[in-house]
Amino acid sequence: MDPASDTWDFSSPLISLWINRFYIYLGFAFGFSLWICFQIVIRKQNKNSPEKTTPKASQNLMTNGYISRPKKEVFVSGVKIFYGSQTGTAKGFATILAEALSSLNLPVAMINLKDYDPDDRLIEEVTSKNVCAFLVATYTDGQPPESAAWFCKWLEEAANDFRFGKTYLKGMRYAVFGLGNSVYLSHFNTVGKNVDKWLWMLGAHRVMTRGEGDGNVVKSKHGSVEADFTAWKTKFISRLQALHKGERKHCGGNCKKGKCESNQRGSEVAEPGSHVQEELPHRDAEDEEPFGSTNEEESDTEDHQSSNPVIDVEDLGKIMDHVKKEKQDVKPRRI
Ligand SMILES: Cc1cc2nc3c(=O)[nH]c(=O)nc-3n(C[C@H](O)[C@H](O)[C@H](O)COP(=O)(O)O)c2cc1C
Repeated sequence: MDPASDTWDFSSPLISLWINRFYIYLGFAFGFSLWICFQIVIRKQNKNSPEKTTPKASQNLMTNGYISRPKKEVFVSGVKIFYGSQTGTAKGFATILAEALSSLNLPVAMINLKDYDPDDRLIEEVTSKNVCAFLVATYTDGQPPESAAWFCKWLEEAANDFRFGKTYLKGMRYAVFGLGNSVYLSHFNTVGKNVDKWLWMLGAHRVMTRGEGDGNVVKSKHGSVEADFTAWKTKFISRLQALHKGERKHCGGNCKKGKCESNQRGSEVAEPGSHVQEELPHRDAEDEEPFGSTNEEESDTEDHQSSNPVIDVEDLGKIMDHVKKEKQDVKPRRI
């Protein structure tokens, strides 16, 4: 055997590669253009795919090729019934209300204010989508029952503390029923009034006017504190049902200062031509008046800021403009 034939000669394939280099370049160029064409086709296909052409709203309806129902929006996630009671009447009313609400298929919690620390917990209600009902009695000199003393003290301090501000409880929804007796004249239902006022001052949204239970059968609007409560409860339940359905409330076109937003928002729910007010984010008629005390009548629409002693700088500017304009109108004109 020739030993020379056993050894590899690397030079000959390299030389042949060099000679055929143009064919190699051509092969690469062909492969590259094939790859580009392939990419273009893929991109075109993606553009035409149903995912891109289907509107987002319809896409949300489709899951794995099946049409699914749109996610149901939750307007009310539950009801919390807070009570402040000494001799048990408010607690009894809380139980009655909880039982009456069982038909609404909503989680209902009864909370003794004695066991509740507003410092830790009240802020939860800003985002909870709960509706909070407060049933609170008034005692000697307009004081709360012992069980609600800390809650009321905290709430009063927070409402008057600028660090909390007037939006601290923005998003929380509430209604108050106060228990009292009108024989106590100036202290009649003070605690109910105050709780309602302080929550309002902290920016919480009053879903209905405060109820006043009067143990004085001569003066009680419905004849007794029980009857007052029954009337309030009926109204509260129907209000809750409406909120639960996400219904908007008719403002009757009485919105002051042209602030009615019913024409501007939410046409998807509002019936055509109806004059309605958005329920959740802004303050409605019941919400407007800070110290309103009515049993049945709806309080008139009054702007939150107008009844608030603190005026925004922006509003101050508007007021000044208005005053200037009025002064100019009053000035005697030279003839
Ligand atoms: C000693 C005493 C003092 C009261 N002081 C007031 C008062 O100042 N203002 C008021 O509106 N009601 C007052 N009431 C009436 C209670 O608020 C009323 O009876 C209420 O229904 C009691 O609720 P409760 O059983 O849940 O504690 C007083 C009642 C008692 C027994």
